[in-house]
Amino acid sequence: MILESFGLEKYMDELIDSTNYQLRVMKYEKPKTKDSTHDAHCDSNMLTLLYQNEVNGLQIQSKDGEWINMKPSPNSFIVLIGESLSVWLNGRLPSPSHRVMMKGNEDRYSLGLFTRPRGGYVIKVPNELVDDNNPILFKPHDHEEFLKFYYSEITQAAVKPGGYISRLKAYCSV
Ligand SMILES: O=C(O)CCC(=O)C(=O)O
Ligand SMILES: [Fe+2]
Repeated sequence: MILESFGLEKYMDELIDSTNYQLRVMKYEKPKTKDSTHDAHCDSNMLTLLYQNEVNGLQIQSKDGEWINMKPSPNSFIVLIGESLSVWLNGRLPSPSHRVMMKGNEDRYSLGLFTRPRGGYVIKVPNELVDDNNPILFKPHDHEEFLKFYYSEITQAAVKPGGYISRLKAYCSV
């Protein structure tokens, strides 16, 4: 759907062939005293699909910085755009900052399917998205090399307490 909306269907096979999938089950314990908030972040992968039990908790940050509570119906998935996809789209779609805020008396479980680019595949903005009005914003890069940088001591130290910095965009900005 995203590729179609940009007229980039021809890249579909290439992207599917260069994708790895990770399925993760996450447990968020009910808060012991007052509300508990998990770190806000943007996912650095391509796409994240989330499914949760009946306990809400996911919040998405709007452009003006407001936190919006997600209340998905029980038969729906939440789809988040990751920074890799945002970079591949030359920033045409943003990757939302999100966090989990736990309230109440019940544990929350969520299931996440994370799609990420395979090591060795070079993420490069398609030529179709670059022109005089839309200069290229990101350099071609290999996601695995980025992850090495991401987990390096330098970048860990650069993460300000309570604040999120986009390490992928810092890594490959032109
Ligand atoms: O559990 C959720 O709803 C969000 C999980 C999440 O943001 C993540 O694992 O990156
Ligand atoms: Fe996330």
